[in-house]
Amino acid sequence: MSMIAAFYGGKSILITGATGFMGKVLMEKLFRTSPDLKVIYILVRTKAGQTTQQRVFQILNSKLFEKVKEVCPNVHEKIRAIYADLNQNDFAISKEDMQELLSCTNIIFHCAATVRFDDPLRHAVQLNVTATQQLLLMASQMPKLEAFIHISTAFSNCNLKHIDEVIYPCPVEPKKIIDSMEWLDDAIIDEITPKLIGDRPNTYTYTKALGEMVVQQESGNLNIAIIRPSIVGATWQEPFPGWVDNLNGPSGLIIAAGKGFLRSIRATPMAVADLIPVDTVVNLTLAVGWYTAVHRPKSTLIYHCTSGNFNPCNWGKMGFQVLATFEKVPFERAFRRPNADFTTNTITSQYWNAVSHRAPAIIYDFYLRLTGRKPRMTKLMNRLLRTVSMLEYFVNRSWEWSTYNTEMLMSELSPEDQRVFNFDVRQLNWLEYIENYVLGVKKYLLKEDMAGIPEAKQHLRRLRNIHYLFNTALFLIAWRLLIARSQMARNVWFFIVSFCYKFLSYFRASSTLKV
Ligand SMILES: CCCCCCCCCCCCCCCCCCCC(=O)SCCNC(=O)CCNC(=O)[C@H](O)C(C)(C)COP(=O)(O)OP(=O)(O)OC[C@H]1O[C@@H](n2cnc3c(N)ncnc32)[C@H](O)[C@@H]1OP(=O)(O)O
Ligand SMILES: NC(=O)C1=CN([C@@H]2O[C@H](COP(=O)(O)OP(=O)(O)OC[C@H]3O[C@@H](n4cnc5c(N)ncnc54)[C@H](OP(=O)(O)O)[C@@H]3O)[C@@H](O)[C@H]2O)C=CC1
Repeated sequence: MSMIAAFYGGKSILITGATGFMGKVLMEKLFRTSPDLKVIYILVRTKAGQTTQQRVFQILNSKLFEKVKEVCPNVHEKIRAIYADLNQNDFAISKEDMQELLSCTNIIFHCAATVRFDDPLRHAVQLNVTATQQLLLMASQMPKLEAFIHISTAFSNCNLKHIDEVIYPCPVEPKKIIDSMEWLDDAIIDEITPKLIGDRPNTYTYTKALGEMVVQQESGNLNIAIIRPSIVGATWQEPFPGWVDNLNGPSGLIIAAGKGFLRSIRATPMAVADLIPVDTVVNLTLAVGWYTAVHRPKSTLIYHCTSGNFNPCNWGKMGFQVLATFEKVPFERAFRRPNADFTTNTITSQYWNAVSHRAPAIIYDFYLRLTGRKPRMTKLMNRLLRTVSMLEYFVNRSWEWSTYNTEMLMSELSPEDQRVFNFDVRQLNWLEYIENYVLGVKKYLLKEDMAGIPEAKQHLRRLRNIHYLFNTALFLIAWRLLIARSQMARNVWFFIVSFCYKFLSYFRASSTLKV
């Protein structure tokens, strides 16, 4: 029997961000391995016209939770959705709900955040700093709380090459940042943002670092741990391989490449692609929750959940395997044949962006206009290129994260716990994982049926023929224009024609002689 699974039995667990990519997998794992847990409280806001109950119903009835229904048939009774909006200072939680949370919660997993790279600083601070501070205040009023697990990111200190399992101070105290957001107007905030984030690439990584400082400063007597995952990708093993439900990280770019929109990305092929499967992150998170509550370390421990130290992959290998998988399992209705490559400098990157991204989009929009349809490709391509420019920072660098605490934790687990809560990425086969990732993007993000593969391949063959015809026509037009303007070209052309004529005459003559 797993000690970790038994630990969560009978517990009341609060998860923020439970409707997110990681939060869903965390909930699923808890229900599947500890079906005798008492309750999981989740803070849920209304979104896209759905009530909190409708959102929870949709999650529990999704494919991700299929196995949970077998081991925990009464899962609906064990999940308690509480309306909350972390944009509000008191989370807009009702008094009754707050009273229940404060009096009953045993473990907190704080996953909620804004993960957008381009959020205005005010919004990122509200969600990634102020909300964390507010949750810590709530935690300090929970008499039964055994552990508070904060999910940060391995990139919170991406301005450093080597990152230890420590909290690095930011130049400006979080409290001063939080206070200034209350009276500065948006224009001033936008102006000072570059100075505040310094050599970090975006407001996301900066506010995650601030959030860690808040955890350190306002932890009081709380029993806290911080987990820093790197680039979280689709599931590796459980509940099944390849599950993913958002466009973040590599997922969106895999779609863009598979649909033929993305043809090049400025990346360093040998740079470490520090991906970490979401189920691996969740297994480590639950192990950390158990270890923090049972062993009560004297200080806040930080756990790096990364793969580069144990089983490194690189972007060249990932890109190669992604393209190889497209050959076997193409996406449907591709705009062009998938054929992407990494460029390693800005000039070639700008050239390919013009030739392979912007020009085809303009040509296609011209065709749409000619056929009386609304042009859309240029707008989509510009947004994709903006997304790519935001992600390029992470594919042109490598980092080293120390993993002493993660390795220590692994050594503390029994063999049964190492099996049930496996976060040992040394066992990960990257080629298999990446192939399953692409298949998962096709099945769970694009909702494409595997039965459509023959038609998708037929479509790609049509695109290939159109591509050849287009290139041939382009060559003939260019050659015709060249001949009209250049005597040299005409001489070459006549030489080729006369050579072909003589060869054919000789060939015909020799074949009649043989008869
Ligand atoms: C040579 C072979 C190539 C084959 C591909 C190989 C894969 C290479 C992978 C490289 C990926 C590297 C990823 C590194 C990320 C590390 C980050 C650190 C990890 C973390 O701690 S948190 C990670 C989570 N955060 C993110 O991933 C970023 C989240 N996204 C954003 O911040 C915003 O989307 C962004 C990037 C600022 C763009 O904002 P905006 O312009 O407003 O666009 P939208 O978000 O509204 O989306 C517009 C449009 O694009 C689609 N979309 C969204 N995200 C992506 C994406 N990552 N890739 C592609 N497309 C994306 C979205 O659906 C929208 O479409 P609509 O139709 O809805 O308009
Ligand atoms: N994805 C990755 O590659 C990595 C993620 N992380 C960290 O892991 C954690 C989870 O990330 P991930 O699951 O990918 O992120 P998602 O964007 O998928 O989920 C974010 C969660 O936060 C919730 N949330 C956001 N704003 C609010 C709000 N105003 N009120 C209530 N809830 C809100 C979202 O709720 P809603 O559904 O209502 O929007 C959602 O449940 C984050 O802390 C992130 O920094 C760390 C490293 C890598």
